[in-house]
Amino acid sequence: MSRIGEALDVLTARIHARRGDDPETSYTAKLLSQGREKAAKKLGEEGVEAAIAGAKGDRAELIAESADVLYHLAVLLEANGTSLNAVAAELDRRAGVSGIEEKASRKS
Ligand SMILES: N=c1c2ncn([C@@H]3O[C@H](COP(=O)(O)OP(=O)(O)OP(=O)(O)O)[C@@H](O)[C@H]3O)c2ncn1[C@@H]1O[C@H](COP(=O)(O)O)[C@@H](O)[C@H]1O
Repeated sequence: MSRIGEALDVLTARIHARRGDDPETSYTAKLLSQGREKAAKKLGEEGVEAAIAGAKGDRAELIAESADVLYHLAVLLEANGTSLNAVAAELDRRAGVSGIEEKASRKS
């Protein structure tokens, strides 16, 4: 498996395992206990921070903020009863079509 695949696999399993754990000892358990709106808000905030870092050209900050985005995205997916595995399947599907075809399929 690729380096990113392995990292996201470990992250996904860890987040899923934290569901129902003590919110005092696990940030993930705390976030999941607060519901999907809170997880969505955090993802939005981290996304903006990553965008600002990228726009500034601050590579180190962009990498750190990107890790936060992926983590909070994985938590939001878990809060919605799904995971990055479903996103991987969608990316695999899109790999078989061009960007132009993908855009056209969304309009129809
Ligand atoms: N990748 C992450 C990760 N990235 C960011 N964060 C946390 O996300 C939080 C974001 O920081 P903020 O200052 O925005 O949030 P905050 O003010 O603490 O919290 P809010 O009150 O806003 O909710 C920080 O507390 C970070 O520690 C993460 N927490 C956990 N993980 C992964 O999840 C695993 C399980 O973590 P726990 O659930 O804490 O055991 C860890 O081993 C990591 O692999």
